[in-house]
Amino acid sequence: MVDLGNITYGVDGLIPAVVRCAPSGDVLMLSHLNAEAVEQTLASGLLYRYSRSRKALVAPDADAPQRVTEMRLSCSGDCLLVAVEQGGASRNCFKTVLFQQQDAVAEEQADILEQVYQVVLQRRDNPSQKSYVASLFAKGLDKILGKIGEEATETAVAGKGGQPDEVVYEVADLFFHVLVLLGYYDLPPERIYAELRRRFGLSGIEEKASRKA
Ligand SMILES: N=c1c2ncn([C@@H]3O[C@H](COP(=O)(O)OP(=O)(O)OP(=O)(O)O)[C@@H](O)[C@H]3O)c2ncn1[C@@H]1O[C@H](COP(=O)(O)O)[C@@H](O)[C@H]1O
Repeated sequence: MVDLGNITYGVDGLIPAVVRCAPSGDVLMLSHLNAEAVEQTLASGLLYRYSRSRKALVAPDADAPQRVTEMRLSCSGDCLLVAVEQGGASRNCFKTVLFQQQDAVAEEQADILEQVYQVVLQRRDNPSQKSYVASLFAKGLDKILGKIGEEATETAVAGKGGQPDEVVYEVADLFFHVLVLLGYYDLPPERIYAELRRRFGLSGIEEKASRKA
């Protein structure tokens, strides 16, 4: 779950933990754990935390322990993400929810890239005279790359222009042509999402420095 050696505790000896309900994904609370709480949690599979007001370790509630199904450490090592299931009588019934699960909304918004990508593949594999995408594939890779360069330049010009709507329009053009390039190489958007997730929390300056080492 978590490599203890990679945890960076704050000056107060604590690490913040975002606690989510495993079944629903809802964010339940922001907890803090000290080293003992982390160790007890990993050893027992039940969530131990540290109370900053009481300045003491808080053991799981015997009647309603929170069973940890997943515990992840941010790339920077200074934040935990903990997924829990409610045990005991009030199983899966939490009293407080900080944030309702927003993933469904996020997925719906992100999904348009996947949807356009699927149309791109369809046009690539079933070309028609009426299809702009098919016309790009017919002209070949250099044409697709040229459009990306063109749209990137237009995005930069829009960025300079001070008109947010123009930026949106040009970035949409750029994203679309990038999707055509991804289609050329059979690379679904998920491959890009995965790479961004891999980099998430990794400082760009640190990452660059590590390349030289
Ligand atoms: N999202 C887009 C999209 N965004 C921009 N464009 C087109 O990209 C082109 C870029 O604009 P330009 O002014 O640079 O075009 P242009 O000067 O005609 O281009 P070139 O002559 O330089 O190649 C325009 O023709 C836009 O209509 C798009 N074309 C298609 N899509 C999506 O792709 C799907 C399939 O499209 P078709 O293949 O045309 O059916 C559509 O349903 C949409 O979802």
